[in-house]
Amino acid sequence: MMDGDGQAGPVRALGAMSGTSLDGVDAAVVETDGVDIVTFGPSAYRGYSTEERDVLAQALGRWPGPGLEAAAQVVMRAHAEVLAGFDDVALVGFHGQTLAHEPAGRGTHQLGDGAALSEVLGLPVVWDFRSADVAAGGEGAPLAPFFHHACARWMGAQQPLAFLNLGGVGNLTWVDPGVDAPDAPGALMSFDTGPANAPINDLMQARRGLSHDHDGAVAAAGQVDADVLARFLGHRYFSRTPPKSLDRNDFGDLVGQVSHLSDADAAATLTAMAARSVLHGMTQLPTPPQRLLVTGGGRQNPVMMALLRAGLSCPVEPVEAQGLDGDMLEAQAFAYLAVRVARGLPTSCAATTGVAQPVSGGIVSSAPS
Ligand SMILES: Nc1ncnc2c1ncn2[C@@H]1O[C@H](COP(=O)(O)OP(=O)(O)OP(=O)(O)O)[C@@H](O)[C@H]1O
Ligand SMILES: CC(=O)N[C@H]1[C@@H]2OC[C@@H](O2)[C@@H](O)[C@@H]1O[C@H](C)C(=O)O
Repeated sequence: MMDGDGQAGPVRALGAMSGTSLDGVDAAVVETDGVDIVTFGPSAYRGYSTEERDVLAQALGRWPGPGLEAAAQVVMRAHAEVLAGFDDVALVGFHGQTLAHEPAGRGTHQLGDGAALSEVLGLPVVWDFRSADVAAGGEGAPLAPFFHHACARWMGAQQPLAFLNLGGVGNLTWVDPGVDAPDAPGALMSFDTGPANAPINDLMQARRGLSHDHDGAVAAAGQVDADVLARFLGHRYFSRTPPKSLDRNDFGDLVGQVSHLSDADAAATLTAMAARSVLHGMTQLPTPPQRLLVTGGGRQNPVMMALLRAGLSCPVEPVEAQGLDGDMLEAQAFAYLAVRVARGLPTSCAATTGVAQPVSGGIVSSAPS
């Protein structure tokens, strides 16, 4: 198809993300030509039930199978349900659920079958966004940075700024909006900072049967264990030069490392780990950004946000301060990236994933007409 979607101008693309925190599927529309954002469209969320989350949690790390059928059904059902509620879209960007991410080893795998989803929805679906980058020697993550570049330009930003995603894992993107193309030298730098919400969620699940530490209330009542934190900050990941990426559980059993602490002290310590990982990451950026824009669920955690603000001299704001939607930015990213893939435009480069040459990563599956 011409430009992958039959059109040369802007199209309405629908992106869907099932993130590492295993809370649910975010879906959102972006109108774009794959370069500029024209406008943001409607969005929806489909949470996983406790039973579904358990099925997914048991599948984490187990790729390649066997025994992934139940988890695949959860992913496909949730996506089919939420994506069926959108009209008037030209194509879908389907991230899937990361089960394993080991770029230097067994590769990267996002559970979900884009060809089957294309048949269900009757729309072209772009999927498997990360494998081509890994096959070409890149980290395969993060991939949102090319979208962050477009967001910075959509905002009209003039100075270098940074986006921080606080999902299950944290990732940081430094953007110079004055550089026209995302794959041009000096436009971007990105990498995963460290664990963010995933260990906190795991702790809350194990200790209290809760999905997360709502508003950081448990952490707020605790004290950080300085020894545990210092040991964490000695992890070799922090001395690696970016680009670099993480799987959800690459830091091992962090909940086990706080097993001797009270619920409050354990939550405070895991929250400090997330924040200190980011503060370390900020020292690895090319220049100090003018502001740090925070997206993902962690921006709703006042304890984490206070730790970031206390450690940085630039303003730290939720992306909403600049007119963006921090619950949907990743889903929007995969809508935007889907259009880029369909049009043969790169989605990663040396500065974002370490891949030698820019890569346009993703499979395009077209529904039978
Ligand atoms: N009010 C809140 N207080 C504390 N934490 C919150 C709050 N709201 C959301 N979170 C945290 O944010 C998480 C969801 O974040 P998000 O949806 O950005 O993650 P994700 O997309 O699954 O992850 P990733 O970006 O790693 O793929 C929740 O699981 C929870 O830990
Ligand atoms: C392998 C994988 O799924 N990585 C996710 C995860 O969640 C946050 C961080 O780790 C980031 O590297 C990435 O997601 C975002 C959307 C990205 O690719 O930019």
